[in-house]
Amino acid sequence: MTQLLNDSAVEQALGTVPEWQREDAVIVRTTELPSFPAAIEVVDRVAELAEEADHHPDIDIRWRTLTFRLSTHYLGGLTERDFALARQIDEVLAAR
Ligand SMILES: C[C@H](O)[C@H](O)[C@H]1CNC2=NC(N)=NC(=O)C2=N1
Repeated sequence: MTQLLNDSAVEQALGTVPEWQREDAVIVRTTELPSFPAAIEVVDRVAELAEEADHHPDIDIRWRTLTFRLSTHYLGGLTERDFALARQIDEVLAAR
């Protein structure tokens, strides 16, 4: 069962995703790709992973810069689902 993480659990989980920052009930990562098509390819792959996980990031696309925001909306805070998808997004970006 998905449960909200307390602050100490969030801090511990943040250690597994060093590229991400916490903003209250959200974790955020911004990254720049070499081109707009490259950015869209990343978004497309993340969309597949999000569908598989039934957990979806908010994605801001500005030319080559992507910003991913993760929070568990139905609980109004951070859960392991957010960090699991964040790790998958990190893998997509690292594989480029
Ligand atoms: C019905 C479906 O499982 C829910 O609406 C899912 C969809 N994707 C989701 N994504 C995120 N980030 N938070 C949610 O609470 C959520 N809920």
